[in-house]
Order: sequence, then C-alpha cells, then structure tokens
Amino acid sequence: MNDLASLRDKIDAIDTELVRLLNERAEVAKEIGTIKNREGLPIYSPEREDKVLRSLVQKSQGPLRPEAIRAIYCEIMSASLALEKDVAIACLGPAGSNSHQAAKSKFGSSVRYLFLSDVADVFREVRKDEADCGVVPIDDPDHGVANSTLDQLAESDLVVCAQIALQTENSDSNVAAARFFVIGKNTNPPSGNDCTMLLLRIEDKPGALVSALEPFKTLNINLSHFASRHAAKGSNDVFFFVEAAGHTRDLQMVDLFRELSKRCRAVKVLGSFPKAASSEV
Ligand SMILES: C=C(O[C@@H]1C=C(C(=O)O)C=C[C@H]1O)C(=O)O
Repeated sequence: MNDLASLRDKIDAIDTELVRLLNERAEVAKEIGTIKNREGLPIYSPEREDKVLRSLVQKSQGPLRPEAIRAIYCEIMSASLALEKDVAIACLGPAGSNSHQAAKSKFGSSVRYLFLSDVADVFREVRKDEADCGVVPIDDPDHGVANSTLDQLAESDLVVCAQIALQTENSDSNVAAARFFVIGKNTNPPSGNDCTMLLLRIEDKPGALVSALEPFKTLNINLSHFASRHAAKGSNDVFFFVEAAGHTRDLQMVDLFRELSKRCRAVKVLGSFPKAASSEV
C-alpha cells in the first residue's frame, strides 16, 4: 500500500473513534439536558462553555491552533445544545448579517436563528421566551457604540450573559473586531474569568463622574469599556455604562456596590459574563 493510502486508513480509523466519542459525549449532554429541563435550569451555560474551551486550549499540544480548537468545539457544543432543547437565538437579520455571523460564531449551526429588524425586537423575543437568547451589537469599529442596545439594556430586565468578538473588514480593509452581547434571562455563575457590565446613573454636574469612578481605583478594579447616554428626557441625569473586571459575586464587588450606591443616583447590574478570549479582542 502506498503512503497516501495507508495514511488515509489511519485517518479513517481515527474518525471512526472520534465519531464514537462524539456520540458518547452527546449522550452525556442529553442526560445533562434532562436534569436541566426537570429542574428548570438554563440550557445554555456560557460560563461552563468558557471553562471547557479555556481548559482545552490550554491542554492542547498542537499542531491545531487555539482558534481551530475553539471553532471545532463551538460546533460540538452547538450540537449538544440542540439535543438538550430546540434552542432559538434571536439576532438582527437578514441571514448572513454581521449579527447572524457573530451569533453563529458562538452558537454554531445546530441551533435555530430568528431574524429581527431591530434591537428592541430582539429584546422582546427573548423576554417573551420566543428565543432562548438574543445577540445584539454593542460596538463596532465603523459605527462605534450601538446606542439602541445601551437604551434597551437600561430599560430591560434581561441581562448580558456572554460577549462575542467578530473580526470584520472595515472600510479601509483593516481587520478589526466588532463586539456583540448575548442577552438572556439568567445570571451566570462565575467562570473564574469574568467581567461585569454596570449602569451608573449620575447627576450631570462637575465632579459626579470622578467621584463615581473613584471606588474602582481604590479597590483596584480595572475598567475596560465605557459609554454614556443621557437618561430620560427632562431628567438631569446621565447614564454611564462601564465594564469592570470580575464577577458580581466577587468579594470586592460587595465593597464596590456599597461605595457606588453612595455616589450614584442608581446602580444597575447589567450582567457578569466571561471575558472575551485573548485571541478575540
Ligand atoms: C452539556 C451542557 O450544556 C451545554 C453544552 C455544553 C457542552 O457541550 O459542553 C456546555 C454548556 C452548555 O451550554 C452543560 O451545561 O454542561
């Protein structure tokens, strides 16, 4: 037998074993799904997926690149999600839009996608349980921050449960990352690698913002993103959206919230979720 044929025989044997193992893994995921459905637990667990991916990337000795491991596992997890439940993800349409691509890079090709025409509709479908989660833009290199998403987050009781970075070519053909949030009804347990999106409502007066940000410095909590919006018409308040390192259940967050509540008109937690992988942003 020539080299090519014998190497292909080797691949055939490995594939047979891989498919057997994948089905074995899928059986376990189905059992997990039965427990979740029985106990009313969320089917999608972003913190678990993040832990699985980080651990596999760390253990892998190559030659597969980390991005390849992530892409393969995105589809494996997509297939297990679909076995656990008929999972639907709402995003901005049409099929093939940036939002759809971002959603597929997180949820893979085994789940169902619902295409909506604006961000408010995505939030509505998730609130009505027509979709398990929604994917909405948060910022992109060409258009900046998505104010419609900030406005919905300010009003809604839905939370940010994951983020997605999508590499896009911008108008100058530079590759840059557009960021999307996954929104849902459930707060995530810690993954050990989280950040937290907060909404601070602050009076529009000199020094108010500096005072609100001081506790982040004192408690040594890093801020990675920052955006502002005027609060409702007729009010003299400003909304500041900040993304801080850590999870709301971290001890130092308790201190942070105590300090923030003294310095802000209102503080709302928009969600704790796994940080983007370093290869993503
Ligand atoms: C199997 C589970 O359900 C989903 C599928 C996962 C997987 O295939 O590894 C991980 C997290 C969940 O989104 C689980 O929660 O462990």
